[in-house]
Amino acid sequence: TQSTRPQRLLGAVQKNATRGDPRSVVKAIDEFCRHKEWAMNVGDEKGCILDSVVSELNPATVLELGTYCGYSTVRIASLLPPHAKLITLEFNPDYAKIACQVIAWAGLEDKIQLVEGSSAEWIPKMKEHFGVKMLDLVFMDHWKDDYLPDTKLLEDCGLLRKGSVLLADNVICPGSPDYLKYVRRSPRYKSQYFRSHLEYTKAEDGLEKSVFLG
Ligand SMILES: COCc1ccccc1-c1cc(O)c2[nH]cnc(=O)c2c1
Ligand SMILES: [Mg+2]
Repeated sequence: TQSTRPQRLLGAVQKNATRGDPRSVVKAIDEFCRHKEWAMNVGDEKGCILDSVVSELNPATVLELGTYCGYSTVRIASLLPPHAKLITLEFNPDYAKIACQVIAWAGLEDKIQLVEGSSAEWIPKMKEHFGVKMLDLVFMDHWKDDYLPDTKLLEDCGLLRKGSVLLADNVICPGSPDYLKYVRRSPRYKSQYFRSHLEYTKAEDGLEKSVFLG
């Protein structure tokens, strides 16, 4: 039977990356996607912007919406302080199965909690089910139409505090215009656009960083 693209991406990690070395996992995926098959990881260019936001924030609790194959999950978790936690939600079971193995190859299982299900279902359960008090960083990289409703859900569930950061991928391509309008107009956010390119291409894309003001 035919393999899927995520399965081939995992194969590239297992072939070319060193077990327990997150940076080699990131590099193996970027090489695979640049030279073999494009895949919708945040990628190396936007990944550097992600790294700088994470490093500057030094977050204790991170929520990632949209795991896919675990590229950004590994990228973020490799930068977290010792007792910090990253919870990542993935709706697609096939993606979740691959991401779990990529995370294991990187040796980051202890920092990452991978949950299979929808953000709408799991955001309201963050506190009771994961013992999360507040989120320091939310990396939004799931489905563009869910960015705005999920942001409002995070607010309504009391998961954002003064200084919490929302970092959204693909605000230009595929684009999330309603989300951009909301965070840029709302007096409750200080928003900033980091111009970049769609992963592994020359097309414009970027990350929007929005600090919740409380
Ligand atoms: C399935 O579309 C793939 C695609 C095709 C053309 C342009 C952009 C994208 C794209 C790029 C991304 O970084 C993405 N990140 C998260 N969820 C996405 O659906 C997503 C889509
Ligand atoms: Mg993306």
